[in-house]
Amino acid sequence: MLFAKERKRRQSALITVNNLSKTYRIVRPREGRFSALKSLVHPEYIERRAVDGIHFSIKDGEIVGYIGQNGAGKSTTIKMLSGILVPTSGEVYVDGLIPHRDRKEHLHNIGVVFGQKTSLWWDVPVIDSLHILKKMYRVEDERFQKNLALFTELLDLGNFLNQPVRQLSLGQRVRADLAAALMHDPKILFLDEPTIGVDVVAKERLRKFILEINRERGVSVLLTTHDVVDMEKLVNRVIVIHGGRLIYDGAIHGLRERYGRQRRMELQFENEPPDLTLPGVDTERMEDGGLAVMFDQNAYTVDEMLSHIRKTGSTIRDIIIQKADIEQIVRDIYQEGGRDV
Ligand SMILES: Nc1ncnc2c1ncn2[C@@H]1O[C@H](COP(=O)(O)OP(=O)(O)OP(=O)(O)O)[C@@H](O)[C@H]1O
Repeated sequence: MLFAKERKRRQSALITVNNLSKTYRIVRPREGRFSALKSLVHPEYIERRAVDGIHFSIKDGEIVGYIGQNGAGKSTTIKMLSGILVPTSGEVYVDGLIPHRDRKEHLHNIGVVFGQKTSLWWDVPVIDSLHILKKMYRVEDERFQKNLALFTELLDLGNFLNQPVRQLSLGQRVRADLAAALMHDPKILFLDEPTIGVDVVAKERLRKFILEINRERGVSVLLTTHDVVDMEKLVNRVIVIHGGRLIYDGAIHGLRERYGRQRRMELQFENEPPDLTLPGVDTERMEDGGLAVMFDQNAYTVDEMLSHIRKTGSTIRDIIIQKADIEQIVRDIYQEGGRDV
């Protein structure tokens, strides 16, 4: 009875993360002569908190972007969610299971792709790797053939199914990895930088595939990426992590509202563009002779900015006002480490 209740609590969302932390113990680097030898003989340890008390939950069928700059703690989180790493403290449940403890059952629920590292056998033709996985996951023949046909078509694997992984281009390798990760029909896909280093055409194919798998099969996706186009095209919701702490969890458009306060106004003048010196305002002469004015919308309204410009005696001929795009916003968050959170 208690167990059923507990299981229900854990399954209230597909993924539940409560106050999750991971601290690595690393050897303290030393300086000076024979430092490497000293560290080897008498290692001194320091602790590095890679993930620091994060909370979030993910519902069935969601595609969520998990973003943060290098070293923010994204891969460490994914590794805890996939059961590769044991958390230092806190709770993590994926479909009611504790990933590192219920590993066997959990592995049937998830597919994992690390963009920078293949999980396929290096010297073995792709198709043989897929057959090995079929055996490991006990995928029935019919299911396997159906999936193979579908993934071969959607990911265009036909040309290189018989080639060993070491001979594949990066884009081909990631496509093969995606097929491998989905062969056993997992409910959840963890993608760690799946499009990194992949050319534009291959990226587009990967994105289409991820969307299709989500829509047609209801696979939930947690995706880490530095690619702004991935974010705009794939996810509605983003979780931002900085220094191991969660600094934003919400809709992409909310990210724009909270952080995207920067406005860029591009102006053309009848006469010479004015010299504008206002606190917190940047200006830039454009190649076409116009003036770009950048300001925080909380500091100046567009109206106020225009009246400042008119006071200089210049006559405005044309004007374009731009909002910050996601790329700018992410850059700002990374630079400032988040605010108001
Ligand atoms: N095995 C490890 N041992 C010690 N420290 C580690 C280990 N793995 C990661 N770290 C440290 O933990 C912090 C978080 O690393 P993590 O790889 O999770 O970041 P990330 O957000 O995935 O970064 P990236 O975008 O560069 O992949 C970093 O300071 C990193 O140096």
